[in-house]
Amino acid sequence: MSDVPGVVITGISGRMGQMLAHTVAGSGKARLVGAVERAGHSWVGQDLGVAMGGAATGVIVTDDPLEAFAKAQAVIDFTAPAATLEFAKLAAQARAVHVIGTTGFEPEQIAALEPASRHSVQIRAGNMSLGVNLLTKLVQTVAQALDADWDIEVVEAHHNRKVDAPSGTALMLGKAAAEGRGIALEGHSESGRQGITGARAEGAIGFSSIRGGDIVGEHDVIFATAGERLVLRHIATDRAIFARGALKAALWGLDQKPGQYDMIDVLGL
Ligand SMILES: NC(=O)c1ccc[n+]([C@@H]2O[C@H](COP(=O)([O-])OP(=O)(O)OC[C@H]3O[C@@H](n4cnc5c(N)ncnc54)[C@H](O)[C@@H]3O)[C@@H](O)[C@H]2O)c1
Ligand SMILES: O=C(O)C1=N[C@H](C(=O)O)CCC1
Repeated sequence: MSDVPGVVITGISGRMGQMLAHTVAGSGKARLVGAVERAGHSWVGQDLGVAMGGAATGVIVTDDPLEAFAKAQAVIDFTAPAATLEFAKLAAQARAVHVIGTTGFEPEQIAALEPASRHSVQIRAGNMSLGVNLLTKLVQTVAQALDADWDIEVVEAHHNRKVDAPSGTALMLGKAAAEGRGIALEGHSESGRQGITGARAEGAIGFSSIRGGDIVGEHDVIFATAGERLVLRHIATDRAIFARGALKAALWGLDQKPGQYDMIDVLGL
């Protein structure tokens, strides 16, 4: 019996699911005890290693999340909003740490995650990388220092399979800018401009999304005023940065009380 914590990965066949499987296996800090995919997926019932094109691992991909979660200390979940809402309840039942990387939630879905966090540690962030979480701090500081005549625009670019916009990261950065400026992002954001939009509202935080090819994730926060412009940029070139952050969060969560946390808490920023 190994003394490192057992982790379950949901959405195992996905881009992040597979990256997480490699990250956990190579970490020496946790062991993979379960791998979950949606019912009907061709990987369900197969050995994970074989499904990923390698040697057998002894972990059989399942579509029964509760059975998998019951064997684990932590669940790492990069799937889709509806699935994550279900997994939150099951992680709470299993008293497992729930690391949520999923993005694209509606505000009411975010609110619906809270009851589960009374029984489990829930760590959610639209971006689990160290660089982006540091960037949110910089954005907040810069926004605080500048008056509302500095327009703030967040421009993000991702691969052509991404289904949500603006990205979770862009929303994190926009929220940090709003906090720095002392306003709520809700009611002060502009996105999807097209046609005769009228002039930009002073004090608004704008969002633009680019989708193409295999872009892992790029974010610019532009502060623009008459005569000058300041641009803060993060470029992700490898999904491993998100997986490493998620594993760090899972391990950190083992020592926390039930509740809702983010990567700023995990990283102590
Ligand atoms: N927070 C971060 O750092 C970060 C980083 C990368 C991606 N993401 C987010 O993670 C999510 C997944 O991204 P991806 O690129 O891996 O997507 P993907 O489409 O490659 O993978 C998602 C996987 O989830 C599976 N899934 C969906 N519903 C399920 C269910 N009910 N049960 C089990 N599995 C289910 C799908 O079958 C798929 O394999 C997205 O929301 C993305 O924005 C977040
Ligand atoms: O590939 C994705 O999808 C990503 N999603 C997160 C987001 O929405 O910001 C993080 C970057 C990659």
